[in-house]
Amino acid sequence: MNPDIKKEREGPAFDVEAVTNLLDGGRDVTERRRQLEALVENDPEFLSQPLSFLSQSGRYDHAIKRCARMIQQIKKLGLTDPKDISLYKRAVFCGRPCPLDLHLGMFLPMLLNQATEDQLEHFFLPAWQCQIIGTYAQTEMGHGTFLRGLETTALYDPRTQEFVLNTPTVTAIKWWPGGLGKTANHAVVLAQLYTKGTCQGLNAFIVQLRDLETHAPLPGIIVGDIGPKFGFNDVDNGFLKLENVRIPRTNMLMKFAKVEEDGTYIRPPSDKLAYGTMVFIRALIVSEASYVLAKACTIAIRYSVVRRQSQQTPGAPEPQILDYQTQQHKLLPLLATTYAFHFIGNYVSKMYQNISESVDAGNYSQLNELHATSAGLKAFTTWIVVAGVETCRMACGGHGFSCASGLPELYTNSAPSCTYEGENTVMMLQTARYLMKCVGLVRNGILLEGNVMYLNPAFDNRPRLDPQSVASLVGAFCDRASWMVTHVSQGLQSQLNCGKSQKEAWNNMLVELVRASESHCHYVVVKTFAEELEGVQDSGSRAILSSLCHLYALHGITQHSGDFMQAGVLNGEELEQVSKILRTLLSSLRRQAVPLTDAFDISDVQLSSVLGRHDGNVYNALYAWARTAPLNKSQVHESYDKYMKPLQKSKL
Ligand SMILES: CCCCCCC/C=C/C(=O)SCCNC(=O)CCNC(=O)[C@H](O)C(C)(C)COP(=O)(O)OP(=O)(O)OC[C@H]1O[C@@H](n2cnc3c(N)ncnc32)[C@H](O)[C@@H]1OP(=O)(O)O
Ligand SMILES: Cc1cc2nc3c(=O)[nH]c(=O)nc-3n(C[C@H](O)[C@H](O)[C@H](O)COP(=O)(O)OP(=O)(O)OC[C@H]3O[C@@H](n4cnc5c(N)ncnc54)[C@H](O)[C@@H]3O)c2cc1C
Repeated sequence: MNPDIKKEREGPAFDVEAVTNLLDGGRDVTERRRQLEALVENDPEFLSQPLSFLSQSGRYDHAIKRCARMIQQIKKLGLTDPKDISLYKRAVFCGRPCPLDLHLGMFLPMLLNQATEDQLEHFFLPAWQCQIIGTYAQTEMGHGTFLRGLETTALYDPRTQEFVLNTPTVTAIKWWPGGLGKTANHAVVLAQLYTKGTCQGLNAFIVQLRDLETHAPLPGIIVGDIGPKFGFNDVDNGFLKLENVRIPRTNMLMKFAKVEEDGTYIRPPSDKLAYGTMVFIRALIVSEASYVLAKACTIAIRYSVVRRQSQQTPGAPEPQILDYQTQQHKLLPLLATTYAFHFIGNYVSKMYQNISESVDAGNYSQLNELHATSAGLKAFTTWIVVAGVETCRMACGGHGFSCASGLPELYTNSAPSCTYEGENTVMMLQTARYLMKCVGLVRNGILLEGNVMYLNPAFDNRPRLDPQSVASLVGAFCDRASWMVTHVSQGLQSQLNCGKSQKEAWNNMLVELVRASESHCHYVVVKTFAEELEGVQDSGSRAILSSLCHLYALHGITQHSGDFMQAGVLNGEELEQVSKILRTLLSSLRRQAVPLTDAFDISDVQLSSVLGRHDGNVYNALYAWARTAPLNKSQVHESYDKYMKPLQKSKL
């Protein structure tokens, strides 16, 4: 083991295993996770060369091979608990996307959430057994955000009791669905339903795309891969053109909305129920966000204690780069953010579970709050995680730019999370819409509960900020959110008072509306982090997590100091005090950085990074990695004889 990283692990101020157990949700969960990871890491069928050495086709082939092996093993091991399956899948793909993500993550949940009993009977088992492999085909070339603008049509023909599906224009072509290009043989297609001459809006239809024996596209189905992307190239994101494709009436998912045999349309209790699976995935994205940032922080922090660079004192050894305050300022707040996002991920998962149970019981009253919260936190966490991965990459200097670091791959695979499942700006504006409605309720004398209580009148007037107190810092984030949400609603009102239409006023305030939503989400994250600490039994874990919560809050204030000063929450002198305490915390947490990343318990296989190796032996591993790179298969590349040699001989 590299002596520097060995020293970093001597005498942590807390019990690393206890924090690992806490992050996992208990010692038994840690044991189970490690057991499942070992099954993968000891399975020779899952051994592979570095993915960055493969072509797009090679990567897809590699991914499909792992999918097939994973499904076989899940059956053979008798894994039925969704948590086990999720942990096993994460171990197989090391957190990378895979061609079956949409089948497992959206197609199956659509069946479970939107299919009738008969439809479940017909489709679910074959889909669970992967005879049917599905995707979620909603986005079109011309529309991803504006769902009511989708152009694909499903015309009901009562004579044959079938729907006829078409993508009538080039912009109607389904574009992006994961697994659509080469993997899926079915899709849930979102289309505008027409029956009895009336458009009844978006509904979900199960469409078979390919022959179950030959996998060839069926008549009227033109399908393929959309080509290489910025990343995410293990997945065959595809396109789908539909030309008069006929499906039985019973292929429309009819748990909520219905089309009767004569074409009569029965409206659903809420037209947003059809959007339910997107909310599920947004909540899942929030719960996954922390894992991405945990990997990036582990790589960058481990590398930062083995990398020595420059000379502070002539003749003295070069310092570890984590000793530089700037390196600590880049990485330690991100480490604190990783822990903060772990807890907010748990929070959103619980919220989704509770409200879904209410919806199943026919109570739709909290759908809006779940949508607003999951949409806002999905945007808030993914924006910060993706930017954080890039900060970690840059903090590793030149080797951070090498695929050997694992950071470019982590960035390009996580970057689309800011776009898919609801483009982040649009999601923040959905949260803003909810917050503005809450302000309206308060104006009508209604008292609010939960995370928006700060909008109630005379929400307690707080003493001046005490930057040493986490509770006081949470209060500061609360006051910032209250001021920003109230301020933007006043801005909207003044636009209306000047005669602007609702649409114009709204558009003129979009930037402020997004900022207000971000401040609301930031408050919810800080508040949740602080509340979670109260439940931590182990005193050492509670102490270190409190320091991380303190750092997260202080850093948030310094990063958004303008908001806090505009809101009157703190003044220049108090801001200086906050920065001073932050710097002190950076220095004290520096010694705990490696143990705090070890607590994530991410194996070298999962991490897929030469720079983030647990043993810190980076340089020999980097040299060995480069020696096996494809371009080094021959000492003289074939292009030399083809092009350079003739050029050199040509005596120009
Ligand atoms: C770890 C997982 C790996 C995943 C791999 C990647 C998989 C990626 C898959 C995809 O990308 S699937 C496609 C995702 N696409 C989207 O998310 C589309 C985003 N757009 C929308 O959701 C909607 O268009 C919109 C922006 C919400 C607007 O919808 P609409 O125009 O119908 O509504 P409005 O007129 O704006 O009214 C809003 C109204 O409706 C309520 N509402 C909107 N959505 C929901 C919802 N999902 N659930 C509940 N309620 C919803 C909203 O609160 C407003 O209510 P009121 O204010 O009117 O009360
Ligand atoms: C890797 C990846 C995987 C995907 N997988 C799937 C999948 O499996 N199934 C599927 O159906 N789709 C999938 N998608 C598509 C994805 O859901 C859409 O790309 C996403 O919903 C954004 O829509 P868009 O691409 O039309 O962007 P647009 O909405 O065109 O966004 C472009 C810009 O316009 C702005 N904008 C748009 N509307 C508004 C507004 N009302 N107010 C303010 N600004 C606005 C946005 O903020 C953004 O800056 C995937 C996309 C990617 C990148």
